Parts: sequence; structure tokens; C-alpha cells
Amino acid sequence: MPIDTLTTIEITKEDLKFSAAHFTIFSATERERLHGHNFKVSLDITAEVGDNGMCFSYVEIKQRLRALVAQYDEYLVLPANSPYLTISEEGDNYRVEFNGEVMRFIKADTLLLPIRNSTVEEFARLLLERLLEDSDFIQGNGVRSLIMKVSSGPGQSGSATWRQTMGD
Ligand SMILES: Nc1nc2c(c(=O)[nH]1)N=C([C@H](O)[C@H](O)COP(=O)(O)OP(=O)(O)OP(=O)(O)O)CN2
Repeated sequence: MPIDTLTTIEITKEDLKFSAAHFTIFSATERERLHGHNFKVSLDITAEVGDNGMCFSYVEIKQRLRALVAQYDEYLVLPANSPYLTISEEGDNYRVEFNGEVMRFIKADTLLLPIRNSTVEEFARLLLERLLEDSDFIQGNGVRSLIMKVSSGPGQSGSATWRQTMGD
């Protein structure tokens, strides 16, 4: 039986993380208190193995991931697409309304992200979408699938998956 010429490279480096303040929103009336996590990020890449016994060098993808993750480090993150938040600008602050309460956050400390909730699921999707913007890397390296995983603590994580389709 022929051996598959695909491999899965797993990137799980200790420094692939971002520290962020957030609150998860559970419903129109229920949210967590503001708190922080060291969100750990990892990536599984399935790709073709070349005649030289390797796929692409993972040195390059580690650099890309580190640069990507650094963009989210040490911010308060707000989900711009939450159906439960009303976010407006008030001078140097964001004014955030949830269930009748008003919070104000300094803009310079805050990232408004295109996510619906500041959950591990949404962070994983956002990071994967950002990585996929670099289509040259995907096309040029025989990449078949990517699984981006984000963890908010030991034993709890969410992932987002991309698979190459015939049209890609
Ligand atoms: N589906 C999801 N559920 C929850 C998420 C999430 O991202 N996706 N996030 C949270 C909280 O923000 C956060 O993880 C805190 O959760 P909690 O388990 O209460 O606290 P710890 O992380 O400290 O974990 P312990 O097991 O209690 O140590 C909630 N739900």
C-alpha cells in the first residue's frame, strides 16, 4: 500500500501567545468581568512532502506566526461584531454599552477586532483568516489544510480549519 506523501507540521512554540484583556459575552444580559489571559496559539499545517524529504521549511511559518500574534499582544480586545455591544468613539476613548451599562476604554490600549465575541473560537478564525491573506505562501508550498488553535489556558482551546478545495 503506498504511503501518503502528505505530512502535518505542528507548530506549538512557547512564545506563540498574546496577552489580552477581554470579557466573553454569553447573552444580551450576561457577560464576564473584564479579565486577562495569555492566549496560546498553535498551527497544524498539512502539506505535500517534496522529493528532498521535507515540505516547506517551518522556519518561515514560525516568523509569520510570531509577527501575526504580536499584533494582538497587550491590548484590551473588543468584539466589533458583537450583536450585544454598541461601540462608539468619544474623544480618546471607546464608549461601550452592554445591557444598559456603559464602559469606557482608552483607544490606544484597545483593539476593535472583526469578531463576534472575544472567544478562543473567534480568535482562531481571525488569526487563520489573517494567515490566509498571504496566498503566495499557501499556493507555493503545496499546503492542503491549516488548523489554527487558540487556548485561553491549559486544557481549553478552540480551533478554525481551512482546507484546500478544487477551486483554490
Ligand atoms: N466556547 C467558549 N466558552 C468560553 C470561552 C471561550 O473562549 N469559548 N471563554 C471563557 C472565558 O473567557 C475564560 O476561558 C474563562 O473561563 P473559566 O473556565 O471560567 O476560567 P479559567 O480559564 O480560569 O479556567 P479554570 O478551569 O476555571 O481554571 C468562558 N467560556
